[in-house]
Amino acid sequence: MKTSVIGYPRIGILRELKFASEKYFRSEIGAEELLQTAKELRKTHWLTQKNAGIDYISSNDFSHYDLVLDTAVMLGIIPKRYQELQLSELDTYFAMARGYQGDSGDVKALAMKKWFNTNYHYIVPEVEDDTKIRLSNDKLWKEYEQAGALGIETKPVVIGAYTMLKLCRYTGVKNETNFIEDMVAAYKALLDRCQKEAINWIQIEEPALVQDMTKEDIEVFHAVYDALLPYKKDVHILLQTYFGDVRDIYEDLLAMPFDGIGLDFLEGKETVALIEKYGFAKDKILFAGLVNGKNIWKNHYDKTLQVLEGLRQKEIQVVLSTSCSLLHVPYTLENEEKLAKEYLDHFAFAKEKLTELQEIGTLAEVKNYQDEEAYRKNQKFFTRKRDCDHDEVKERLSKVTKKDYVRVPKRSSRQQLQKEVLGLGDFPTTTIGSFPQTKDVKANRSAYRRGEITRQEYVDFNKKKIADCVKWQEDIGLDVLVHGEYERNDMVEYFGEALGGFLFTQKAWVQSYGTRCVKPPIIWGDVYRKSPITVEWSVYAQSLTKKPMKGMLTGPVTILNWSFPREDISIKESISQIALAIRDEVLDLEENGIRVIQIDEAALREKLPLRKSDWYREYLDFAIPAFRLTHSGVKPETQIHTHMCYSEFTDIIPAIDDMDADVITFEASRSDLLILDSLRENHFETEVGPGVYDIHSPRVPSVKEIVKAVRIMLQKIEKEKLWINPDCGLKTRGVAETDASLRNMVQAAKEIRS
Ligand SMILES: Nc1nc2c(c(=O)[nH]1)N[C@@H](CNc1ccc(C(=O)N[C@@H](CCC(=O)N[C@@H](CCC(=O)N[C@@H](CCC(=O)O)C(=O)O)C(=O)O)C(=O)O)cc1)CN2
Ligand code: MET
Ligand SMILES: [Zn+2]
Repeated sequence: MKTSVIGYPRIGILRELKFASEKYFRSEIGAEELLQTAKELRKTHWLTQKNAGIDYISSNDFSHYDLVLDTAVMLGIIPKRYQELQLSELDTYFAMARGYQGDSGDVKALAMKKWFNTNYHYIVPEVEDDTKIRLSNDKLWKEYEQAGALGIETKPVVIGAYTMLKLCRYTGVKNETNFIEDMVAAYKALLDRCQKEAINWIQIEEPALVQDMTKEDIEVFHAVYDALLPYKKDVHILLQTYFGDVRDIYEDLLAMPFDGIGLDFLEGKETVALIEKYGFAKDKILFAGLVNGKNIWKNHYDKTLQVLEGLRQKEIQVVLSTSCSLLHVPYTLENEEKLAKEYLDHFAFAKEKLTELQEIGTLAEVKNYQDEEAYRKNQKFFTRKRDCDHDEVKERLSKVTKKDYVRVPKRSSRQQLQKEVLGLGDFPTTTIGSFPQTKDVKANRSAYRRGEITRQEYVDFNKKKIADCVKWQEDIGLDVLVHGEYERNDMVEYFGEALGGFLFTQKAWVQSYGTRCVKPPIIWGDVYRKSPITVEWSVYAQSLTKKPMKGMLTGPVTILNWSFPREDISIKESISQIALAIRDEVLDLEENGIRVIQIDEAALREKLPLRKSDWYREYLDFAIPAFRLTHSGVKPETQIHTHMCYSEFTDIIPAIDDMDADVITFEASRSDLLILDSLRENHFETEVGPGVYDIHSPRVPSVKEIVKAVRIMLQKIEKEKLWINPDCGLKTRGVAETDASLRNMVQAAKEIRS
């Protein structure tokens, strides 16, 4: 059976692309050196796949920042303000991704959004009324040729017209339907060029098909492909979907002249049922996404082979594929020197998944595959007992009652009390938690990790940073202070390292956006708190000031969503276990004199199921109670904050209010004033701090700008309920811009008060 990979990671096993790009941004290397690094990475990635025996290897899955941005640039979707900078092609591209401030001008970056239900972010293309969509560069063919020169025939990948039309932001009066025609013409030109280059297969990715589709959406899809498909000649088109099933358009797809259709059998809950019900097309190849592109557990060959056997009985032509791009998993287990073999045996990262594809593909063609060595070896890992139980957690969870999910007294009676006890006036100012993770902070941690300094030295350094940070905030005049999170590598990995039941890795980086990566910890077993985690830091920070010091925790939903979850128990059960551990930490902070505690649920909105029908039953019905479980035990006067960096929750406002936090801070960038309207309409009770400036950019907001933003907020939010804060943590920012921005923010708050 042939095998296919949708896409491969690109940041580099040792994050070579990240470091080269950041050097380029600091002008420490030139474009040539950066491009050379990129070229070598592509070569390595293709050869790795080739050597693993993969048949359909992607090209053009490489990106210097993001594939949606690449596709936008390919289609000529470059807003005028970036063209006017008159920079090189590469620098125009980076200006769109990161903003530009320099000799040629001053422009903000394009918006960044979550890529479906992942922790990867894409750049939102902006289409202006006079944008001329047309094929505008040849990156796709250059990369195809580079692979060709290495003797590798690849399938170039490109994001499809339908998904692009859905993801673009339209800044004028026109909307997606006004651009269908130009879009089709551009993709025709693309097919034309593929034809000229005698490209055999092209992978057109349409993940937007796995979301709920309206009648109008279906019409847009048809308008695009009914025009495009008759135009194709020899080049084969693989219509690739992922992250769910295509229930709203499956029958249509079968009837359309695609040569291959890629379906996700893992997140696509209904994929198998759709095939059962409607069959598959005799003239098409099914690219069956059965090797998980998102999680890191070994594939259970037996299960996969049974699905393949079912497809074989239906006489469907099958290519075995990953369920989505491998971008979302780390490169390889080979560099994990600290995890015992007993653990590593259970995992497969990107490179190991290539072996899985190859082995399963081979087994699928053997009649008695149960007798094969590869099968038997794999079966062993799924029959032997993993050492992952912690019975006390299970027992404790079984004793949780309804009452444990309810905080008393009700919020409306807590809010006034808290104001008095904490001595807060109107428009309190605060920050989201982290302060700049400067070089010295990372170097200190790195030295400690390498054993070059003692634990005491590590702690002393961080305490000094905390003391400086407290002084800094008092000097700026903020009302509710934070300790700065200097002791944390990442808000999730840090808790993963501290909690029982988690494993963590050394080099298992996954790209989150641009050059930024995370190392998601792995949930191996039942989760429990071994001992207090943050108390020492928070208590120390509080001892330095009379102002309230916010304790800072990550919530259970976010810890789970930004980790690699177990597959042997439900998400609900894992989240509940984590909630109990965080609950203990909350109560310990309170017991030790911390009066304000923030429990971040940055990823709550991100993992909201892609289909509305699943929102409550499969997610909110347990995610929201899990959050309540973390804080229901505190005293009425203890103020609970939460934070979400992605505020597109207009549709689930009652659920957010139901978390029963006292205060929520969130991102409220330019276009999000819509959320303020919905807050009002839904009688949102939680106090709110919609971010008054964007922390993803080094730009310093002026006092005037912030005052203006707050005034707009005041039209929608009662003044007793409004907090003033940036829209997310400051860890990626520099010291100088942080200082200037926060001083302007505090000044703006003063002006608003008077
Ligand atoms: N998990 C998670 N997801 C999230 C966010 C988040 O904060 N966490 N925020 C949103 C945006 N996403 C983000 C993702 C990553 C970063 C980020 O800053 N990542 C850092 C890495 C952070 C980290 O883990 N740092 C480690 C390792 C640092 C490092 O590279 N050390 C060097 C040595 C450095 C030295 O000696 O000076 C090494 O190990 O080789 C640490 O501080 O300990 C980066 O890519 O640069 C920011 C935002 C949404 N998703
Ligand atoms: N407390 C965290 C911080 O300030 C919340 C970040 S949300 C990605 O960094
Ligand atoms: Zn945030």
